[in-house]
This record gives sequence, structure tokens and C-alpha cells, in this order.
Amino acid sequence: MKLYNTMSKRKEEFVPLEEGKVKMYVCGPTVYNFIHIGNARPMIVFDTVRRYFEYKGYEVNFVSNFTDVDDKIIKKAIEEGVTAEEISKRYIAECKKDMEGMNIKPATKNPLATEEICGMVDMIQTLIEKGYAYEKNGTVYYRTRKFKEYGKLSHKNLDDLQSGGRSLLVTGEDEKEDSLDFVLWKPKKEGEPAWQSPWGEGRPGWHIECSEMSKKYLGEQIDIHAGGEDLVFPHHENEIAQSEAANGKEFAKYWLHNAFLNIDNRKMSKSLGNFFTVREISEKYDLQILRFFMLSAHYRSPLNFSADLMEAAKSGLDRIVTAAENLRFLKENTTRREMSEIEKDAYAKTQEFVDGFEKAMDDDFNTADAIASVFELVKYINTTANASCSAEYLACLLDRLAVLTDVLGIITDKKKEVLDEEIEALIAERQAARKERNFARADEIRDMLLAKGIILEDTREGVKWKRA
Ligand SMILES: Nc1ncnc2c1ncn2[C@@H]1O[C@H](COP(=O)(O)OP(=O)(O)OP(=O)(O)O)[C@@H](O)[C@H]1O
Ligand SMILES: [Zn+2]
Repeated sequence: MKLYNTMSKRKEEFVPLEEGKVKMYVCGPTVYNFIHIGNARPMIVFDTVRRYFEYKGYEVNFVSNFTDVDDKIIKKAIEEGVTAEEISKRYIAECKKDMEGMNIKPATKNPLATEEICGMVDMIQTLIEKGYAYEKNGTVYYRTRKFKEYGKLSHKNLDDLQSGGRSLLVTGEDEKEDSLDFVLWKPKKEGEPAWQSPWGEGRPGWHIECSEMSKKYLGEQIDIHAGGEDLVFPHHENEIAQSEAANGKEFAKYWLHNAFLNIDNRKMSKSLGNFFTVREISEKYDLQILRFFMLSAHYRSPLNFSADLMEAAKSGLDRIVTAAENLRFLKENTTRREMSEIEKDAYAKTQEFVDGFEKAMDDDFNTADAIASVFELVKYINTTANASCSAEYLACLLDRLAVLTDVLGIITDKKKEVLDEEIEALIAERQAARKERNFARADEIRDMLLAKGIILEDTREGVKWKRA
């Protein structure tokens, strides 16, 4: 299994630190707004990477943080006249809803920066003791030039960085020993959230959060550290400088970075205002389609968002789901149970699609080619499965398809999704509301179900529902 390591700029064979286990950290979002579909790209891509490791039999310890203290969160809180905590809590909850819609597996742990301040203070203290950091007027800076390997991930040269950095007029620039030094701890400003520290009240810098949370939940060395390509510099470069100086060990073995989701060939970003939130997209499309669209390109290739490509993803996904539905229907209606010899041979042939899928995924998670193998399997299913097949054969085909779509995180069993307890309970609650003539509540529930793609029909025989 090969993966592209930003550190070495080449594909490397994956060798875990510990046999059968993968320790993986993905930098999570700063929570001050609904996530946009650019932010969804690393979530979908690295969830798929995780799923593929699990398919291969690895036990994956997957940690992804929420940055819940930051200038942008504080700004939003001031605008709304609420606390920063209220803002971050609200958008963490909204983000989790979006993630569920995109079928992202819950992480082993989603640490919150604000709950890990003590550990960050300890790490900063260690860096000071080792001579890698210094304090000036309540701010602690990292002494960048002391870390000899600085620039190794982003392949940048310190002197080039220095000449570029000098022109920047950043507050605090004059008290730094060197313009390359970056902030580990900043002093409290009036009205901002703050924590006690040996350097006075204040809050941590962004980079130290991930160094500490990764260490706390995964240990000093991890297999994979991942995020969007804009995080390579300075965020990941700084994380390496902090973690390796503090722990005296190589931080992560493999550094994975996804390319951008663009719109009109420009990075989709909040600052440019050219974004769609996942929530907006969910009003028009099932989020499974968004997931499928993201995986239709290799994660290191830029991907341009367009209505045409979403429509193409919709029809591609439909083909797969329809094949699975047909298999289920045929299986339930056939009278023959056991596989015949001919069917055994026919089933054995499907191994070639699994091999193709694995070959693509083993080659730096080439989901675009892996999907092509799934389509070949679908074509094979559509040509060989019919009403005279045995239930066993149909079940085997269905299982083969489900195993592959599960790696991609695509749900093909709509009924299973529909029948989940929450929806059943909502329908019952709506019936009760109608009985009490609480039509406002009944309509509200109908709309909630509609948002989940469930259409209700009130008939004489009772309530019937179908998928949008
Ligand atoms: N257009 C995009 N395509 C792919 N990944 C992205 C895109 N925009 C952000 N990301 C990734 O999403 C994660 C969270 O990003 P972050 O919270 O910094 O928000 P942001 O949208 O980049 O901010 P801004 O849009 O204001 O530049 C990071 O891993 C980042 O690399
Ligand atoms: Zn990070």
C-alpha cells in the first residue's frame, strides 16, 4: 500500500509504527460558521482513507480536533453579543450534523482546544526549558532558527522566508528575537476568553493546539497527519517544530494533504465569499451525492465544483444504488436458494473487480479509479443478475458491492436509512400532534422529514411515506 508523503514528495510504502494499527490525526475546522463544501473535502477524503485502512484489517485510532478558540470565533461572538463558547458549541453541533449527513464515521476522539489548555501550557513550558521558546511581555514565541530542520515539510528555505517575512507589519514584530518566530501563547485582551498560565492570563496559539492534542490522544509519534494543502505551511511546519523539539522524536511518519475544492478555478473559501455551505447543498442534493462527487477525483487533484459535475455524480450514484436495490428485490422474490456451479464461477469472476478496486486504493487512495471498478462490478451485476438466479448468488453479489461501497462510505440501502428509529419516532409524534390538532408541530415534523428526503402522504389508509 503506497501513499504520497508531502515530506518526501513521493509515494512511499505504508509501514505502521505498530503492527496492525494506524494512528491518524486530521486537523479539524475552526468553528465560527457552518462548514463549506471546501472544508468537507478533507473530512470526506480522510474518512475514506480511514475506512480503507479498516477494510485492510487495521485498527484505526482517528483523532480530529475542533479549534474552538480563535480570533474569528471571538469576532463572531462580539457581533452577536454572545459568548465565544456559545458560538463554538453551536457550530460544533451543526458541523456534526453535516458530518453525519455525509456519512463520516465518528472519530475515536474529537478533542476541543479549550479543554486541553493545561497540556498546551506544559508543552510550551518544556519548549522554554529546552531553549526553543521565550517569553516577552506575556507572549511566548517559538525560536524558529533553533529548530534546524525547520522548513523540511514545506521544502522552504529559512532565508527565503526571512526576506519575505520582513515586509509584513505584524503586531509584536518588534519584540521578537527574529521575524521567523511564531506565537505559542498570547496575552489576554479585554473581553476575550483567557486561561491562567506561568506567563499571565492568555490563550494558546493555533499551532500548539494540534501538537498537544495529537500527543495526548495518540502519543508522541503517529503514523499519519493530514489536512488541506493550505495547512502545509505554516501550520504543519510549526506543529513539527513544536512536537519534535518538545518530544525529541519524529512527529508523524506520513503527511497527507488534499488539494482544494475550487469554484470557477479559485479556492472555495469564506474569505473570498465564493462558497456554498454543506447545509445549502443538502437542500438540493442528498449529501451522499456530495460525498460521491468528492471521491470522483483523486484527493491530490484540484476539483472544480459545478452543477454539471454534481448531476453526473447523482446519476453515477443512482446507477450503483439501483443495482443494489435490484439485487435486493430479486433476492426476496426468487424461489431458488443455493448457488449452482455456474453461479459459483460467475461469482468468482467478480474477484477481478475487487482486485481492481484494491489496486487503485493501494496506489495512494485513487478513489477515481476505485469507483471505475465499482462501475464495472455494477455492469456485471446488471448483466448477470435476474429472476432465475439463486438467492445465495444474489446475496453474494450484493455483499461484494456493499463491501466496496462501504469503503467509499456510500449507503446503498435506502430502506435501512429510512427506517431508522428517529424517523419512525417522528412520524408517530406527528400523528399524535395531529390528533391534538397541533398542526403547526405536525407541519414542522413534516418539514424535518422532508429535509431528510422523506415525503409523507396522508391517505385514507393512514400515513404513507416515500423517498424524495
Ligand atoms: N476549498 C477548499 N478545498 C479543500 N480543503 C479546504 C478548502 N478550504 C478549506 N479547506 C480545509 O478545511 C479545513 C478547515 O479549514 P479552515 O477552518 O481554516 O477554513 P477555511 O475555509 O480555509 O477559511 P477561509 O475560507 O476563510 O480561508 C482545513 O483542512 C483546510 O485545509
Ligand atoms: Zn492542526
